[in-house]
Amino acid sequence: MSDEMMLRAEGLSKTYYSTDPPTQVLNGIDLAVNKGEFLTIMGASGSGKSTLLYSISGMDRPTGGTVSLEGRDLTSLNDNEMSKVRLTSMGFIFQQAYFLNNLNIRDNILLPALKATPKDKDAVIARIDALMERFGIAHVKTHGITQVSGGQLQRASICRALSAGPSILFADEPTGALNSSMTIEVMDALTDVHSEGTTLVMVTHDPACAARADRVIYLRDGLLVDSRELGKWTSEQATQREDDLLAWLRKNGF
Ligand SMILES: Nc1ncnc2c1ncn2[C@@H]1O[C@H](COP(=O)(O)OP(=O)(O)OP(=O)(O)O)[C@@H](O)[C@H]1O
Repeated sequence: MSDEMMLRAEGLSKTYYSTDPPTQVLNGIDLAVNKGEFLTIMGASGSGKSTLLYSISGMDRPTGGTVSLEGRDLTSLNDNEMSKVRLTSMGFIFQQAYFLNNLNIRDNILLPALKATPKDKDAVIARIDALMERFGIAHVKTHGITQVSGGQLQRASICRALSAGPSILFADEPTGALNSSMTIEVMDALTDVHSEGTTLVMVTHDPACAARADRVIYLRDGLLVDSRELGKWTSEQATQREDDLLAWLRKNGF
């Protein structure tokens, strides 16, 4: 991880005006994520974790404050410009894969990458095949999305998220729908991605997943109330890290 800034949010607020009365969810959040950092966002249900993730990744617009990615102000971009940044510089992983039923696993991964760099078809295909090999799903590339396990599907989501060579990955509860062995499978893949230098911001409820991060921040009622550095991940210290993190979470009333 370098000291160079990847993402910075200043005075970030978000109010949903679709409700009566309006729902104020983020109340002025300052956050900086370094290049190569793995940051996890935790907090009780409804504390604003997903809203924060969506607001810093341009999936949703904050109602106040600014967000910049590699020094570029995202909050001043129009919808087309923001879509382009999302497609070329950001990768997303959700609890559900959101793959198309009528395409096989490989074509589902290829689709957004070809959209991002349409002139580079051969290179894109070679990159996707290498990613599928790396994450152990090359043998299921022609399978339909209902013909693979949940862990394989999430590893395919990781391939899709990495397919356009993003600067930063955002993950919202990527293991939320998986059993414990698939959770380890997917967290091993994400830890691998991070160890190669990719910046990663992840929302999770699971302390074992959060313990893999360099840093955990804790939200309460839309405010960033605490932050804990965990340092470089080593699997040998996994239990100790998780215990320490659990003690910290309890202190925060998790
Ligand atoms: N589109 C929306 N319109 C109105 N209110 C919303 C909207 N999206 C989220 N909220 C409200 O904002 C608050 C925070 O939601 P958010 O999903 O960010 O929390 P969270 O911490 O990610 O919760 P969880 O852990 O349950 O996923 C909740 O009270 C939620 O009801």
